Amino acid sequence: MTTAPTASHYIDGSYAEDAAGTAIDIIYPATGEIIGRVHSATPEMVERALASARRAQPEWAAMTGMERGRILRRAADIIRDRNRELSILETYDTGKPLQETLVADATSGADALEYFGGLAASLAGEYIPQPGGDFVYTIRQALGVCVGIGAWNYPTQIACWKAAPALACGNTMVFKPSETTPLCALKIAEILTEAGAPPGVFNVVQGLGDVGAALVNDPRVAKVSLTGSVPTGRKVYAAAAAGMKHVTMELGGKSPLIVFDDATLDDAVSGAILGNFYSSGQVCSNGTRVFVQKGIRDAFLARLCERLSTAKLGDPLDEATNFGPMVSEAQLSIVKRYIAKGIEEGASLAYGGKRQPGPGFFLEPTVFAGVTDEMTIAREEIFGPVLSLLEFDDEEEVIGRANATEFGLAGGVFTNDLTRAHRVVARLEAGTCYINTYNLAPVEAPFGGVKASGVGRENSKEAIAHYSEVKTIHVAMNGVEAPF
Ligand SMILES: NC(=O)c1ccc[n+]([C@@H]2O[C@H](COP(=O)([O-])OP(=O)(O)OC[C@H]3O[C@@H](n4cnc5c(N)ncnc54)[C@H](O)[C@@H]3O)[C@@H](O)[C@H]2O)c1
Repeated sequence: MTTAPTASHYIDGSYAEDAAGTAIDIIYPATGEIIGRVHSATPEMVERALASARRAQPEWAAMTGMERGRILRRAADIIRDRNRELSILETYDTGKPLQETLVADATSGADALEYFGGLAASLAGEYIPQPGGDFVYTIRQALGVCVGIGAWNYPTQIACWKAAPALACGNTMVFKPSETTPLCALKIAEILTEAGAPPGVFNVVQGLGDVGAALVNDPRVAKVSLTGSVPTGRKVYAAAAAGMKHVTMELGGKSPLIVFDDATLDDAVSGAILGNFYSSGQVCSNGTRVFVQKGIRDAFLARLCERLSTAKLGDPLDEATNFGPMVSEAQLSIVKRYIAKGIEEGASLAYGGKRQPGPGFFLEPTVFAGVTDEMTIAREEIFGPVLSLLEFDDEEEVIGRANATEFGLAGGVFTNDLTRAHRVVARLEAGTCYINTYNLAPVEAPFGGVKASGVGRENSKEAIAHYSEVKTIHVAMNGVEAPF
């Protein structure tokens, strides 16, 4: 299989290249080898992409929801048919194990296209009766050209989670993948064309933050949806505000996972593993502050370390591997600095912590015990396989500590006390909460953060409100009276 893309960008229904743009090497995280190269979009490429999206939008919006939906659902079918090929590409792009990408990436993208494709035909307004037979009706209209900007941890999923609701509502999109993972979104663009999307409906341009900023600042753009870090979110939100644009901000987190001493131990350990080490810890909603009640703390830590010792690090293309490398040398260095900081500030390294010798950006799953709330590793998003174990005594105390953060993406609780579970999640300041499970994100359920973790929701019917606008129409049936 060849991983090098046909060309850097996808504009107006076909691949486009402009070698004048700065070269960006595509590096396979498992070996550190350069497996391809794209060029950052020049201003001409950005202009072509935006002009194409602008041109295509009225006709795309004028199609019925049934017609648009059929194209999206066809794209979902193509993705499912090519799941293995797309999963291998996702593995080359991100380094995530094939065992994982086969079930969590292209499949999740297909789910989004299928779900929003199904909803497209039923996006309707309301009829509101008024006195004397007058009435008001509302229609739901597309916003226009939307910009999607992605992070590197889920390049296929992020492209689809943004494209599917945007396109279902009659918008067109220019999508900029992360410069670290430029491959997968191009395939989604290609597949949408194959499924029947007219040229310009979904365009992809490559580049760093400057290309993202050029898209966000363009007056033709009505909406910006970003998946990225909080600092980038602040910049993009501010730029969008200057143009009074709609935004969806899917940002970072430092989520709490609370384990009470009546929890089923192995379920809680499974939750902590899913919430810290899946995708080598590079998941925004991870529950990286694991608060464990004192009575269960020793047993929890022992069982966690025992199970981590069975993790299989190695070649991500080997389907037996279940723990891959970090996405890049740069991200690995950031995480290593946090590990050093944890040790320096007095946390006790209970498991892992070392880079694997050999090529690639492999870091062992890492557990810190004895972590306190003030430590850097308990306050900042690390975005790597580093779990911080904190102890607590009682419910009231742990809720206060769990909420003492600027982030609010997710939160979880493990307990067999039914009423306590619901009482605790009701008070967690988080957009998504889990009871006796962790890190699920099915397309039918809203996903997004509160506080600094974001604005708006992706997935579910909620996303429709973020990609469309309601127009209100007043109709008089009995003539018009005026004072003079
Ligand atoms: N909440 C979610 O759904 C979610 C999902 C995945 C990742 N994330 C977050 O993403 C972060 C990791 O990803 P990352 O390192 O790629 O994030 P990042 O913020 O560095 O970059 C995100 C994207 O924004 C672009 N960008 C950077 N500066 C910009 C600017 N000024 N204007 C426009 N675009 C700009 C980048 O090129 C990239 O495509 C973590 O914080 C993680 O929590 C959040």
